[in-house]
Amino acid sequence: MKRSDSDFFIVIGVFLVAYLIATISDFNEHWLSWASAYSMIGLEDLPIGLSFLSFALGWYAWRRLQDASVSHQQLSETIEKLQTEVEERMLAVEHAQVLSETKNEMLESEYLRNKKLKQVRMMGDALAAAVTLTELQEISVKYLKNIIPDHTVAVLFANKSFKNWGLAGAWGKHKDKVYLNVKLEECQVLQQGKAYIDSSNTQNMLCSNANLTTIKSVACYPIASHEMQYGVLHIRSERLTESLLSREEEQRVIEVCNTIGLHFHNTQLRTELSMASNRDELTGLLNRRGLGSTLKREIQTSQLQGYDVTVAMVDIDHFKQYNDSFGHPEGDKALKFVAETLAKNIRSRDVVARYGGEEFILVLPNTSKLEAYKKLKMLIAKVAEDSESVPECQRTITLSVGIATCPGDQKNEEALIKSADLALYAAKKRGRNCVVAYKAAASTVADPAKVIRTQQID
Ligand SMILES: Nc1nc2c(ncn2[C@@H]2O[C@H](COP(=O)(O)OP(=O)(O)OP(=O)(O)O)[C@@H](O)[C@H]2O)c(=O)[nH]1
Repeated sequence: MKRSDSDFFIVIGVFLVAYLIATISDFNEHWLSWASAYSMIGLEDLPIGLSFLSFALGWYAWRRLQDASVSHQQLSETIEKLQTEVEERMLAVEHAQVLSETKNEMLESEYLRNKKLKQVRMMGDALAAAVTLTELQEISVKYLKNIIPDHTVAVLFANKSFKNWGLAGAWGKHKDKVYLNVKLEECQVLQQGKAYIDSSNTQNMLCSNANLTTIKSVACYPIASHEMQYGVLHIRSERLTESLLSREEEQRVIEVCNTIGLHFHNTQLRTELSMASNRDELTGLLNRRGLGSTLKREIQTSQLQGYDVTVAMVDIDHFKQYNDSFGHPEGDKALKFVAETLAKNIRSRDVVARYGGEEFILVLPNTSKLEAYKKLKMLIAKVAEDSESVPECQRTITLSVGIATCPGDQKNEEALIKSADLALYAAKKRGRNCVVAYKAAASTVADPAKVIRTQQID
């Protein structure tokens, strides 16, 4: 209803109420008596005038009151509106804050995620460049530390025989409580070749790394490839938690472990291949190819350290006759016997190689010519003596040996071997079963054996 309409009804209502009151209270009578009283003093119109005035004043007051109530209402509405607006704005600010915090959190987690992905890529490159299994272990530990920095983690790798998995690195709050070794029989990951995640029952586990009273949750992942278990990644927590890693983190860890496993597999294959190509099949000793790099390295080291390295060329005497008499298989057995006897009776840093046929080479670092001479005489005697009693040998086996020393006789590996060969030739000429040392002058004369013979050390 419009305001003018309500005013109209209010006026009519007031009039009716006034009329009713006037009727009930005999107002007419009073009015007539007031009118006659005032007419006596010449103011007969005053009551009616006053009535109109009071009515007008009443009307005016009523209107003001109404106006005031309307303004009050409008003011309340405006205040309410403003309050709503303020509340809405505050909500908007709060929302914006939450959004900005979420955005910051997202940016931070995105930054960390990218950082970890970068580490994964860098680890892949470093692993690809590694040559040995030891290098692979070191690289894996270094990068895994950056990829899983927020937990207690231990990385264990297999030893050569794949019987023990030893600790290669550990980090995090409880790293000191990690056991150094894990055996196949106590590790479900190694046995089954798949991840093991436990957040409740670790105290009943076989693994000594997990059944500590303080450990409540573990997550272990295999580092494997082609069914070979190269290592275990062990993550632990003192908290009982559904999952130590988020789904994304776990996926990343599994991929990283697979990558490390693959590199271990490739490197192991490479090592085996290179070992095979450097080894003599019959005796298991280094072959001529394997000897080349070893001798070169030993000569370089001896030059740096300033000591002698002596090379001995060893040849079985009358081996053709041995083969002819007892057959090639028996000849093989005798070759193996000589190889084993030589290998067993030298120092760990000495090297013995099969140079070809019935010829062997010994590399003796930090050994003078005289020391080598004595050593080789002892070896000849040992082979001869043992060959008389072992079933692998059909008769006494004697050896002839030529020795040459670096840097006294020669300074590079080829020349050194050639000199030892010349000395061996002299030993054969001398009647076999003996050691002859090379003398520099021998290589320049027609019959070096004659010169060398005069230089033999007896
Ligand atoms: N059973 C066997 N014999 C081999 C092997 N490699 C080389 N031989 C033999 O070794 C013999 C070497 O003979 P020679 O070079 O004539 O020398 P030798 O008979 O030992 O005579 P000297 O060296 O002068 O004492 C040959 O009969 C080869 O067949 C091998 O792997 N197994």
